[in-house]
Amino acid sequence: MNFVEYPDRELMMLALADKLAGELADFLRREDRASFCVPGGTTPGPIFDTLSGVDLDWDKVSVFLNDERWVPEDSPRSNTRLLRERLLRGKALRANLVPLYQPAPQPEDVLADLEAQLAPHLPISVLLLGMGADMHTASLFPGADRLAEALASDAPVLLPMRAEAAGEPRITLTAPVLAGAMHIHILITGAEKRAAVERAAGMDPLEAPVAAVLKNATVHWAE
Ligand SMILES: O=C(O)[C@H](O)[C@@H](O)[C@H](O)[C@H](O)COP(=O)(O)O
Repeated sequence: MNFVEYPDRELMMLALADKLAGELADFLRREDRASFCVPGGTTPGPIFDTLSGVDLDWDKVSVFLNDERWVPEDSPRSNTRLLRERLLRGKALRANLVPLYQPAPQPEDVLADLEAQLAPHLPISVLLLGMGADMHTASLFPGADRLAEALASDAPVLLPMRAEAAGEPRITLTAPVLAGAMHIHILITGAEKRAAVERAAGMDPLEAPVAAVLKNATVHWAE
C-alpha cells in the first residue's frame, strides 16, 4: 500500500479530486469509455463537489457506487441520493449513472438485473473507496453474512450483504471486482482510521476486509 499524508482535509479533497480527474482523462485519451466507482458515506462529499465542476468528457464516463444501502432514493441514507446531489450535477451531469438500487423489498429481488446493467462497465478504470474504523470497505463488513463469498476469487460481480454494523441490508461490489480496478484510492480521515488501515495491512481479509484491496491501493489521509 502506498500512503499519502496531507496537511489538512481541504487540501486532500482538492488534490485527490484533481488526481481522480487526471486519471479519468488519461484513460479517455486511450479508450472510448471510462468507469468511475465511488463510495457513499460521509467523507467523499467535498471531492464530489469539486469533480462536478471539472472539465472532462463526462458523457464517456460511467459512474457507479461501491455499495448501496437498501433504502429508497429519497432516504437521507441513500448513497445514490448523495451522488445525485453532490457529483452528478454541473459538468458531471452528463455522466452515465449505473444504478445499484431499484425499488424492491430486498436486493435479492433485483440482483440479476442490476448485475446485468453493471457488467458491461467493468473493469473499473478509477476506483475511490472509503473505509470504516472497523476496517470495512464498500459493504464488506467483518462478520457480514456473505463476506467469505464476496472475498472469493470467483465471486460474482455483486452480492447482497447483511451485517450488524451495516444497519439496513446492503448491496456491494465484491472483492475481485474492486481489486481488479486499474487505479485504486482509499480516502480516510482521523487518527482512528489511520491506525485501522495500518493494522489491516497485515491481516486476513475475513477479519479486515479492506486488506483485500490494499496491495495496489493508495491511501489518502488527513487528520
Ligand atoms: O455506504 C457506505 O457506507 C460506504 O460506501 C462505506 O463503505 C463507507 O465508505 C464507509 O462506511 C466509510 O464511511 P464514512 O465516510 O461515512 O466514514
